Amino acid sequence: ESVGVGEAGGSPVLDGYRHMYSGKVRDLYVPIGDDGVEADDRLLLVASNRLSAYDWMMSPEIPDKGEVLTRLSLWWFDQLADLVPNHVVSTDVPDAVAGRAVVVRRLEMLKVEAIARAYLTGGGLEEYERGGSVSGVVLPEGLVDGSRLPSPVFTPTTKAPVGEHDLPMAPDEVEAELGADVAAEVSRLTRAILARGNEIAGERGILIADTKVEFGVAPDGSGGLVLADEVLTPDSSRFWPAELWEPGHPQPSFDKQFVREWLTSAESGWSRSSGEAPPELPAHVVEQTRAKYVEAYERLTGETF
Ligand SMILES: CCOC(=O)Cn1cc(-c2ncnc(N)c2C#N)cn1
Repeated sequence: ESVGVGEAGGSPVLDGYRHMYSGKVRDLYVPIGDDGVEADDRLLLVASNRLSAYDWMMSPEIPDKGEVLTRLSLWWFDQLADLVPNHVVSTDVPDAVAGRAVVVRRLEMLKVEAIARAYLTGGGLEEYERGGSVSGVVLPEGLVDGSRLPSPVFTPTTKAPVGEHDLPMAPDEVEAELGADVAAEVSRLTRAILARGNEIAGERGILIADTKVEFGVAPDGSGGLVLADEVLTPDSSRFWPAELWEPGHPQPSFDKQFVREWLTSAESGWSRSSGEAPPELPAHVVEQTRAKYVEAYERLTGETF
């Protein structure tokens, strides 16, 4: 199988697949049949070992990160199968991406980032501090960074073009984009997915503060919403260690705290405000970070990585 990796850490060249799209940490490919014809009903979703923090791509990569998060996402799709169908077709993937790639059903993706928040932080907290509500939902007074919300709140955003920031969508904008019924169903499902995620994760010492999921529909319009992309991973969600939860200040990240603390320490010689790319992560930070991804997987699934 002729396989090479493009520029170091880039997207691998996969024999029998055409590279279609690169996200920060994942890539999409189109399968090409033996007759040279591209499949129109399937895609290959590949998770890299790249880590993004502070809006920068870290170097070096985190060994096994792609495989750990792919297996975690597959496990969540299974846990959620009673709630919503998903796009997973098979894990019969090229050797070069074994364990970190999934063949998925090709869908028409909704143009809404379906985000739900169970705890208030980041952009949601900033919006709340400005006006006491988030995405049109009035919240109790006196909430602070890390406060648990009475129940998960749907806080959708646009899918901004590469390099631009996703923008909050008001309920009427979501309805204009999706129609009232689909908008209501996307909101219901996104909140139910996060609630289920926290029921399971909470028993294993992990709080999922918020999550982004993506839905699609079958191209022929048959059937309803299908859960796509990845689900309830530390890349699509904020994972917090439950035992350190303390509202009133930024919570430590379950998986990115070692990277953040090293990058903001004097030892790194980097300052976020410099606008310069951060330095290479030292080996101990890479290994500690890998261990946190493995720990999250093993705690949640009960399986050994
Ligand atoms: C680089 C990874 O891709 C994305 O980040 C977002 N994205 C998903 C699709 C998609 N398109 C059709 N069918 C699907 N099943 C999917 C999925 N998942 C396109 N971009």
